[in-house]
Amino acid sequence: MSVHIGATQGQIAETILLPGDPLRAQYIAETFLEGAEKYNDVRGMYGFTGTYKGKRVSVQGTGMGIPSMSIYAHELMSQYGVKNLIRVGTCGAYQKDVKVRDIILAQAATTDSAINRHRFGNNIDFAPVANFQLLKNAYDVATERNMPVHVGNVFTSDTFYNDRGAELVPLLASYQVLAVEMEAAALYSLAAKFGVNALAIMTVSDHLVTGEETTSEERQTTFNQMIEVALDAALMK
Ligand SMILES: O=P(O)(O)O[C@H]1O[C@H](CO)[C@@H](O)[C@H]1O
Ligand SMILES: O=c1cc[nH]c(=O)[nH]1
Repeated sequence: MSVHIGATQGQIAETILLPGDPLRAQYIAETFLEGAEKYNDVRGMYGFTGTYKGKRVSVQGTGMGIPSMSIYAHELMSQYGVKNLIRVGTCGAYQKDVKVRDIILAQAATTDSAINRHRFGNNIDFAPVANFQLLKNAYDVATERNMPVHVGNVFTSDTFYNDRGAELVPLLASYQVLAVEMEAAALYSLAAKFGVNALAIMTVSDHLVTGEETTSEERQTTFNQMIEVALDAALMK
């Protein structure tokens, strides 16, 4: 057991999906995994292990934002030997050609978080990037199935409600940032630290330019394409 995860050694698979919402973890386990068993309910942050196409896979809720996600990712990497971590989340689109329900593969993650300044000091801007093989696999799976997919930079924000949004959204959009979410930069940085593989895949739940939205029920249950991409990409390795 680790501080925040109640699993024993061997209960968590080397490949794991990481949704922010623990109810999405339960939905993924019930919908996509065979023989899924719950290994964690500490703080209601559910984790399950089962099989997908005959291979062991886990799914763990991480909560929202860098501090919560980093606790789970750190413990999974440092204490449970997890090697392939795929965030399956939601994001808000910044570009007009990115539509609600499209899939975003985060090639890199810009952030306003100070986590890497705390690590490296103020003179180094560490560039958090996706694992190339996972990124390529996910892109290949999505395009072979004619899914609407975009690859590029995302903005990992420390705030959901940002007082400077009216200024920041057009600025970041003008630098080709595709969308905003709240965890990818930290997941990529931790994966680099521990020498493991990470990818963040997000479905667009709302649009910061057009104002289009999905409902919270849709956010929980209608992201099946993204989950299929994540599982098939992880197991191609
Ligand atoms: O849907 P999840 O994975 O939680 O991701 C996004 O949704 C939350 C904000 O509503 C943040 O965690 C953000 O990154
Ligand atoms: O972090 C997020 C996630 C979805 N939509 C947003 O606007 N921000």
